Amino acid sequence: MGSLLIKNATAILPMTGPDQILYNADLAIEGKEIKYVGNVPAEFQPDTVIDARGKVVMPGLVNCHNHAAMTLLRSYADDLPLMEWLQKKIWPIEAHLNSEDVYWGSLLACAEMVKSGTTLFADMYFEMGRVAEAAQVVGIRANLARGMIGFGPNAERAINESVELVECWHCKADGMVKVMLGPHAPYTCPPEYLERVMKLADDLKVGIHIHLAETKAEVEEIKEKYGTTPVKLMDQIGLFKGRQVLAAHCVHLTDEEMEILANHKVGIAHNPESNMKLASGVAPVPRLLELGAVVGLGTDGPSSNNNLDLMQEMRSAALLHKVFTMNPTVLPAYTALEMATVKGAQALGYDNLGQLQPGYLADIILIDLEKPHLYPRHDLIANLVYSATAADVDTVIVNGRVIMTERKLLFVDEKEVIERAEARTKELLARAASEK
Ligand SMILES: CSC[C@H]1O[C@@H](n2cnc3c(O)ncnc32)[C@H](O)[C@@H]1O
Ligand SMILES: [Zn+2]
Repeated sequence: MGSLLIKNATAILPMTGPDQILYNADLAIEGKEIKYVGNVPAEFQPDTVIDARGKVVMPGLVNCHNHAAMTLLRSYADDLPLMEWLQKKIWPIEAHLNSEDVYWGSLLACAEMVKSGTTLFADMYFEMGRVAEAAQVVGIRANLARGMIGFGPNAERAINESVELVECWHCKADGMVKVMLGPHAPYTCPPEYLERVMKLADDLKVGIHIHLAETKAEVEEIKEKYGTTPVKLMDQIGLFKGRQVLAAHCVHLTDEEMEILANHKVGIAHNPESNMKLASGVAPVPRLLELGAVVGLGTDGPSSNNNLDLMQEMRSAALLHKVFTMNPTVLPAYTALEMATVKGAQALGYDNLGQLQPGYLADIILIDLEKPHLYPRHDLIANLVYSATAADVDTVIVNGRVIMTERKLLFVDEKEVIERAEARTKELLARAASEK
């Protein structure tokens, strides 16, 4: 394992507190971990040196909820509510997806994510071994769950494939891939199925990734079927007890439910842009944060967002909650950055990621500040959240390895990925038309 010195950074933002910014500082990496932050002793002899003059060095961004291969379905179905979008458009075409489609769609997603500063993503989809391969090729860290629908012909298959995914990939690829179980949602997974999934998660010692309380329609359906709300139903069956749970959306919550999620330290993936686009609602994030809940940021899939850009998602989160509460002090810029880094890492169960500290995993991005829209610099944090864009991400390091430099992906041919993903999309549509 090599060593790397990032020197002369205009600023280092360790994400250990809003006032903790180091100016004209250095950072050293040895192997996959951060060794020094701020001052690096003269005896440290790096294999590689990166000059970060004019750049800010900060933790890589964490995308807490995605369906990466849905890049192939970007702009395929828009401007619909969730259930109509899923039932009439998405599920019918997903029935024709094959493993090659998922591989190239995921490669395209990984390229897009790295180019916008993401170093770790949580994904729930099908053919997840192929998603792991794509992540490994690009060099991005991944937290993967095989999506499980708990009724119909594929319910058993989803369980078997989840076990296989854990056996093949959990903590593999130099620790860069982790696996969770992925029961899709309370409205697609009845309690008896969820109880099997919980037992399996405990036997395999992995966490659970689920969609939860996304729409009013979901809450009404669950109330009608089970006489209680989705979060309370999950609490009653013991989902949150003694295991890592990542719950995507959590839009429609009562005060009591917010306390349940906060007290159990459930990782909440807030997806403001998907929630806006599908008109699902506005998650009560400011109140959840007041209660101490662990809230990270996600894009959701590229077919409901329609991009995988966490720089935009940070800005959207900060702006949405200000206008929704009619209070500009709500969700300040630093809080949005925390959700995209350290809180996101915690939501996925990492306690050594998302901050720049000695001993932490070296997932780091360099943002080029020498741009007209990033001057003047009254407030670096405000500039990063309100003014910076994906195109300002210059260098990306994951697990101590540089995977993008000067915006060039080092381990994948971007043009080939675009061409192959486009070809898979055309084939998918043709296959769907002929199999009708
Ligand atoms: C069973 S694999 C995952 C499954 O989830 C679908 N999906 C994509 N976005 C959403 C969303 O916002 N809510 C619920 N389900 C969603 C995806 O198309 C796959 O079928
Ligand atoms: Zn989703």
